Amino acid sequence: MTALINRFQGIWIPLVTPFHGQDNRLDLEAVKKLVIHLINQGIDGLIVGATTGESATLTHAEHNELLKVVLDTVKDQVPVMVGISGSDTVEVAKNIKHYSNHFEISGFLMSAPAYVRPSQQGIIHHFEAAAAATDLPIAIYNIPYRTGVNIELATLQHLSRNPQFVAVKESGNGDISQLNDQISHTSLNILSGEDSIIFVCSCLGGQGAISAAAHIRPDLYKKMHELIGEGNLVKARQINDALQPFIHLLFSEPNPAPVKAALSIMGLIQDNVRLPMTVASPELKAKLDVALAKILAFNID
Ligand SMILES: O=C(O)C1=N[C@H](C(=O)O)C[C@H](O)C1
Repeated sequence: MTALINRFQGIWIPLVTPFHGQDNRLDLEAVKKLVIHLINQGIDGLIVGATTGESATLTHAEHNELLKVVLDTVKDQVPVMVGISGSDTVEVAKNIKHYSNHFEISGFLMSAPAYVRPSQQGIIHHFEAAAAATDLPIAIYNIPYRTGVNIELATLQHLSRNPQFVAVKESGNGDISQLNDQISHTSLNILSGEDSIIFVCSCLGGQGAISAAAHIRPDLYKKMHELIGEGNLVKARQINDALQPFIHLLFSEPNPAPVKAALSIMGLIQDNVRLPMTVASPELKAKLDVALAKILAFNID
């Protein structure tokens, strides 16, 4: 477990799922191309089937197929975790067991049950049932604006007594004081899941980010995080200042449509999403086109 805690830091990418054709089939060639591109850019890890991967519209068979292709392409160069969401504890534990038994993965990124709004005690039982179904590490994903429930500090402290829980991906509505408490008062690695405050999270002592925006120039996010660790805030802020307008555009329409549009401008994937997601608007694509050229050309030495 210690090995993954050490590895579960830096800049991780919740991989978009490329689709193609009129019927939005999985585009496995684009998956390979994108994964190789991201590894060459120095990413620290990948999540398959997170929110950004449109896991809500992937079938179980597709999720398996996608994971297999990603693992075959990655060839152990970076750790790969599986995104797990779901509101039925028994079903979630079953899925965790399945992926643990059938794939050489490094662990799971698991969110609280969505829509049902359980108590904190219910959240604890949910995560404990998942942990009991595997020997692999689990990173806890707190994203109240999607799930409808916040995972409170005391709940994280309780879960952290089990060494299988190694990290938190915190997207708590940009609540800096909650983020600070998690960093200061838990033993878990805390990674930002809120792209606009990655700089802040690293400054507070967080261990990095799981970021959709970092599909584009992950090297800059990595450099920014490293510079903060070295205490070079002036240079880190120059990168943050360059990234902020682009991050703002990427979240001006529902994720992952904008980042998919940007990746398609780069020629890495087709600009396809599955309903109910819709592709980025023409107005946004025009803005992305300009901003992308700028961010691709940005250099810091
Ligand atoms: O899928 C993820 O992981 C992320 N999801 C967030 C979202 O729900 O939109 C954004 C974050 O960058 C990563």
